[in-house]
Amino acid sequence: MENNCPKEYVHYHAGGRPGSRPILTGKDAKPTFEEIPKIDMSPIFSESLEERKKVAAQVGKACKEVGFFYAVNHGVSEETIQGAFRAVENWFSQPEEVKLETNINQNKHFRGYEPLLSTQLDPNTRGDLKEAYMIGEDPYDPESRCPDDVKEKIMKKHPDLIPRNQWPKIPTPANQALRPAVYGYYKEMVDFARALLRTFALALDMPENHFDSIATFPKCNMRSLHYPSQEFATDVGIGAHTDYSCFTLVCQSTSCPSGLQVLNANGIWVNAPPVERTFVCNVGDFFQEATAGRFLSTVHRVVNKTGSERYSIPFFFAPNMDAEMAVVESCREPGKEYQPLQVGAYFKKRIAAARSKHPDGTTPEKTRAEDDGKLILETVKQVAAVA
Ligand SMILES: O=C(O)CCC(=O)C(=O)O
Ligand SMILES: [Fe+2]
Repeated sequence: MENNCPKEYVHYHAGGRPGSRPILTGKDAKPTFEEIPKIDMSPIFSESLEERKKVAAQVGKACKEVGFFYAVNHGVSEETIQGAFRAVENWFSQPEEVKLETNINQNKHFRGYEPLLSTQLDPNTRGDLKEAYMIGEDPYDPESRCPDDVKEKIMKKHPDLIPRNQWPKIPTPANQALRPAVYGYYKEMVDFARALLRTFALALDMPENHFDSIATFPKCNMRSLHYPSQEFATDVGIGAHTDYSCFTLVCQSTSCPSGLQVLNANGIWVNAPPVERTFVCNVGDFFQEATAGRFLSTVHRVVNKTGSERYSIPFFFAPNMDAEMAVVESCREPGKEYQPLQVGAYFKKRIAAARSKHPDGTTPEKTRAEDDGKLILETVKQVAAVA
């Protein structure tokens, strides 16, 4: 009798938990994607609702079938993007002790510098071969453009939840160039992401402004990343994972020919190389939950065996910290009950599960996290830094 058991599996972390997928080939292979679709986004800025709906239909199809697409003609200025990459590359080239002024472990909300190998998504590796610098929404930074009423509300109601960025203060030229360049890019990304949120609403057959009220001061994390070329066969830039935010927009520097890979249903890694003047957009776990699984949060990883240094800037978007988001009506099954998602509580739980080292300096043996009512125990260095 023929043995149909697949021999090989791909291992990953999805939704904060370890998982695996069999590699299916030949007659066992299922229909699945083999490339990442490219979508011309320029119609999202069109005056015509019909045009906006057409592009939303393409976005909806990609989110349902792949969970990833390239956003072409996104409208974010090339000059701003190149300025951000230049500043980030110069900043990473500084000595470690200069970068460690903003050590991520001294910040409650994990903003700042994360050294090489300090996270480990794949336990079979020596750690993720990348270093990172993270910023996000900070109502005290004027560049963050926090509306006055929101600022007053969050300062009164949630003072302990207010995230603060860590900007370098040592007056090196690279330190001084970082903030204006990175914030210039961040601001344009917030605007594009808000426009995209309206496209997602249309893609889900909801009114275009459906999500507007929960994105007045969205929770955004932007992580500048540097991946040296891998030295060992077992190295990985960032191990296989899903993102936990609503959606991610990744800008990849074209200086490195490849790196990002997306896992299809047959356990095959599909390349998502840099394509000039595009972002790679992917659905995160939060959006997958909010759409009751209609939109897919797809596993991906970064492998850099090119011999070149790789740089990328993922921008992770989520609704306001104090928002509550009901499961989108058009995605619900009749008669089934759905709990609304509390943005603040959701992220607190995911960040707690994902971080091995707490800002108070302790490194617990195990990190415990409540997930969907089940207590999961995860070995500390296993799950990491994915926003
Ligand atoms: O560097 C990239 O292209 C993607 C990084 C990524 O997947 C992440 O930071 O979650
Ligand atoms: Fe990711």
